[in-house]
Amino acid sequence: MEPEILTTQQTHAPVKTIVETRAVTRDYPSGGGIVHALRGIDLRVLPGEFVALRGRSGSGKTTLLNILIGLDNPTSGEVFVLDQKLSSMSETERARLRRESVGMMFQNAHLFPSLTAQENVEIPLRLARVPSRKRTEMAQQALAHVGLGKRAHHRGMELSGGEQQRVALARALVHKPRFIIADEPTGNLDSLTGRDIIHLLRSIAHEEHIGMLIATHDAVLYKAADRVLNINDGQITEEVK
Ligand SMILES: Nc1ncnc2c1ncn2[C@@H]1O[C@H](COP(=O)(O)OP(=O)(O)OP(=O)(O)O)[C@@H](O)[C@H]1O
Repeated sequence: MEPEILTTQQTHAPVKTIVETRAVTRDYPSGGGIVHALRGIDLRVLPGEFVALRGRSGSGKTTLLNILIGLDNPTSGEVFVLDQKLSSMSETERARLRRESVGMMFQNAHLFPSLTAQENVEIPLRLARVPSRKRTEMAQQALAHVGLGKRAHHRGMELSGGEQQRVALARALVHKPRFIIADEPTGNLDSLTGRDIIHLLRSIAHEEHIGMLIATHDAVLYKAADRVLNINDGQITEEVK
């Protein structure tokens, strides 16, 4: 049977926006008071846009990213992912949307060190019960896409930091997501390797019409981004480039 991941409308139907928020707030109760972590966020990422999110520690980045992928709920306001209103979806539907349409990257590649690059990339496909032959083919394609076709059988622990982050990118891309969210993907890399990853992310966003939102402190990434959003004390302003 064809796996669900390859057959849904959700994965392939054209969409107007990858992610959109309307007047999103998030309050946390804290020490008898309330922290207003997000204070009326309106943002939009379109297909193929490579957008940087810049903000100091405590500005609300993690809170926002979690809300955008439906791992947390806003206190008020609405979030739409691929034109679908998250608040109208069940937990199961949100989990499916994440599994099928969202790819994630972090500061650390989080590879299994004793598994090969290929095996690491196959993990999301295993979770989606993609049959073995198809899994191998999709993982090989994703690794080739990030320039690591020849490293497929190297174990995580045998790869450099930049190669590990490329494997993490291949793993984020392997199920052909529409939306990639990344939190400091170049934070642990030297500047040259970081630059490579940034240009790779950017060209993939543009070529494959994937919307990318990258939380970062990396000035090279601000330069490469189509747009830079500044988040400060739970509010967003767009930088004029
Ligand atoms: N579970 C929570 N309970 C109470 N306050 C919280 C909670 N999570 C976050 N906050 C507060 O909300 C604000 C935003 O936090 P958030 O983690 O989103 O910031 P950030 O920009 O991701 O910071 P960093 O870059 O350090 O990860 C901060 O003032 C933080 O202390």
